[in-house]
Amino acid sequence: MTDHPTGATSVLDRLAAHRLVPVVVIDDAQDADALGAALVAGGLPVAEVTFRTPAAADAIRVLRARGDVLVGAGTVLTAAQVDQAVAAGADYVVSPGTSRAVVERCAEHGVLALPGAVTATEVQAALELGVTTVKFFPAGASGGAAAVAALAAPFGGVRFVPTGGIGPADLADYLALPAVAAVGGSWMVPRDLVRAGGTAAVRTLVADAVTLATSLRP
Ligand SMILES: O=C(O)C(=O)C[C@H](O)[C@H](O)COP(=O)(O)O
Repeated sequence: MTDHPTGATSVLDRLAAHRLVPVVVIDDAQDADALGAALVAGGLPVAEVTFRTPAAADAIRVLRARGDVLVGAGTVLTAAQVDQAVAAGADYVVSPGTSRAVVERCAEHGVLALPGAVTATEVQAALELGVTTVKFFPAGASGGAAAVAALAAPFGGVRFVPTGGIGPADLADYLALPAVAAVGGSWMVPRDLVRAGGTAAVRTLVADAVTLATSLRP
């Protein structure tokens, strides 16, 4: 399956082709279909649904059922949550840190794991688990794009998905780095807007982010 004009097919290639990952905190799974429609209409059929609310698994299920959104599970802290995320149809799993249990359970399921790492030690630990793309989280609080560039120097084979404390004004610095596969953020899909059914506003935020990211392509 591909959802990008580049024809990218692997989950990681699809994420890299879109260059943006909307990080979703959803309170009611009934909002998920309209959110999916807004993402697709905005030109960014990608969603990382965080396991920060009880609605996460059901929202992932709804988005997956659409068939037109690349759906990830975020804030996955345990192997049991990996099982829940995969059962709901998540295409990939994201966690704030690097957990052997989470990464290994993802491998058992055959789904992409994007564990969090912001130091050389954490990146090296992820590499030892067979991971070559990490979520650089919390990006804003950990030195931002300069820190990603510094890590990319010794870890030439690693790609990063900076997330956390990132807004539109930060995109240029991150997307200029070849080591950055994509940039994640909740600014595209604010929780209160999703909860209020503000899908038109979400569509505009998403479309603006896509326009900006596209303008920054090398
Ligand atoms: O634990 C996880 O995997 C997370 O859910 C972390 C989130 O991706 C960030 O907290 C999003 O950061 P903002 O874009 O600043 O809202």
